[in-house]
Amino acid sequence: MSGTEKTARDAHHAQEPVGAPAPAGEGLHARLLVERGSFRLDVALTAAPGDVVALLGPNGAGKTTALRALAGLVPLTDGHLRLDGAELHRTSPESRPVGVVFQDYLLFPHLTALDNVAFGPRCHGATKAQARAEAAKWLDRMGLADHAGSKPRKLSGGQAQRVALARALATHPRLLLLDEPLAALDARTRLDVRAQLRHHLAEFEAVAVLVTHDPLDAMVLADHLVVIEDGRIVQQGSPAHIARHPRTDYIAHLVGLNLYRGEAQGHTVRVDGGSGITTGITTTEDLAGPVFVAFPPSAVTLHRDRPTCSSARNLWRCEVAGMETHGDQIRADLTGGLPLAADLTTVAAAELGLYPGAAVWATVKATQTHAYPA
Ligand SMILES: Nc1ncnc2c1ncn2[C@@H]1O[C@H](COP(=O)(O)OP(=O)(O)OP(=O)(O)O)[C@@H](O)[C@H]1O
Repeated sequence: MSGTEKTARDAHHAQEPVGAPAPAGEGLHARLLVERGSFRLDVALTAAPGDVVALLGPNGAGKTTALRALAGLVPLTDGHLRLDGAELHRTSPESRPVGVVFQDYLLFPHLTALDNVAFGPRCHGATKAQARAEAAKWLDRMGLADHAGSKPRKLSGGQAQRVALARALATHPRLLLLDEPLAALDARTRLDVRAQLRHHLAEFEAVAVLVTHDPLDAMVLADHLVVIEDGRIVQQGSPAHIARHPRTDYIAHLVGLNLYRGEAQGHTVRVDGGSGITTGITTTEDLAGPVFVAFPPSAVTLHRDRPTCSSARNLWRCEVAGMETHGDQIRADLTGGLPLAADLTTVAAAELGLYPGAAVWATVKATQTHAYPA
């Protein structure tokens, strides 16, 4: 898929939060219903060829279960799984046109990189010579031709990840599944490998589904995010749309926003400020009915004394509940008039003499808030 097509689709997704409709018969059409003890997964996924879908969610949300159900490693309790018009859930896992890259790559330690990659085509019926020729081609594409004879223990984390990806792609899958593809890498390697993986996924012509905890991986690698909490989809759409319009606390926290749900009347949104006390947030949007209001912690200004000449329309009396370093900033968690997170520099925190329990006034300009229908 070309960059232009992806950009055009991003723009489309930004306006269309329920994205990724796949043309009938093509791509992935799945409704995954899986019961595992008391846990129940129920998610519907559709993706067109060329789409990269990221399943994002907290621990235990069901992401891996969904991926394993797509791979055929966990049976569906109910639902369906169609890929390019074929019913996959009636096909054994090994004969599905599905490639899987596991979190720890699962490379065979006694085989060379070439034979690890050749293993994929071999399992799909290629002769040894055909499989090795195919493997050599893929290693070359991954920039690993010089490492064809290396055993996995001689490979760096990033190289091992590419061998695992080459092994999955060498079978020409119509569905590529990646389970936390960057989780095993250190922060520095991760940056490079993320960029390479993005490149390979952009060239991949079938459907790719990846599971990640990391919002940055999801935002960089995927065209379409599916956020799963407690076995259900709570939100889906383009990364840009979700970052700007979070609909749950988990997503708001991921993208670093304060998020409130309330009732709009013109430029005022009435929200629960905690302990059942209602407070108003002034916004620039003129809305009516149930809405979300979001603003970043950097939009909050803190004062020890009630400000008398602030132009900010929003003012709350709060108390510092906790403080922690956040990058090169201090993030203060506040309770009181409105529970919120505020970012400030270390110098500002020292000048304000902040400490847990300190009373502060928090101001937020209406122009820094963003309200949207719930
Ligand atoms: N083999 C199993 N038998 C029964 N329940 C299971 C099994 N594996 C996972 N579960 C349960 O299924 C639920 C979803 O787990 P899953 O691993 O799919 O979540 P996840 O979103 O991938 O979490 P994580 O990010 O921690 O890997 C959890 O409640 C888990 O306890």
